[in-house]
Amino acid sequence: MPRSASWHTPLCLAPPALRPWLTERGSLTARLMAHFPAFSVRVCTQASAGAHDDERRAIALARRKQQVEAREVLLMSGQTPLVFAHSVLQHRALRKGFRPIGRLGNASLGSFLFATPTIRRSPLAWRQIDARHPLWRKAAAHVADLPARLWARRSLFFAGHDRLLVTEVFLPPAFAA
Ligand SMILES: C=C(O[C@@H]1C=C(C(=O)O)C=C[C@H]1O)C(=O)O
Repeated sequence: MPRSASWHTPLCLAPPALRPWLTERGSLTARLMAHFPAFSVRVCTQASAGAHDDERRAIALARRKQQVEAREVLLMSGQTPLVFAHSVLQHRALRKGFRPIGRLGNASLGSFLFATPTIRRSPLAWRQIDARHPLWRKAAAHVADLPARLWARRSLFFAGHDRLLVTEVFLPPAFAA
């Protein structure tokens, strides 16, 4: 079974209060800003890194060891973290279709993605993650007292043949998980 199979958890298993967030196909940033007036993007890292096991196929990495560009941010309401977002793309995609990501800084990725009409989004996929998953551990490095299981969603953005995989992990207490 491919590792990405675990990203096909049925949405009906998610808490009802979380479902509108998990299914938002427009900008999550825009939806969060509408609900949390003190919204901000806090960049944790943006650098060359290894891809996770469940990411390589999605971004069509040819080699297991091939490095990717990884951007990790906390979407915040004041001092409260709401979402841990992890985005990966091949370096060649960063030089081509997704070039503006190289100079985003604290601007939201959504502000670029949803302002670019030629960029297309795949369907969303969902799963719960726990401490066995690298994203749970990465979120835990930035956020204290995480519960054992967190809901996450992911989807691909396409700029021509270039791909960007965005995964968003929803953090309590802002979201019941
Ligand atoms: C994809 C979006 O961008 C959000 C902002 C991100 C960032 O700045 O790195 C990353 C993922 C998203 O949570 C969105 O707003 O929907």
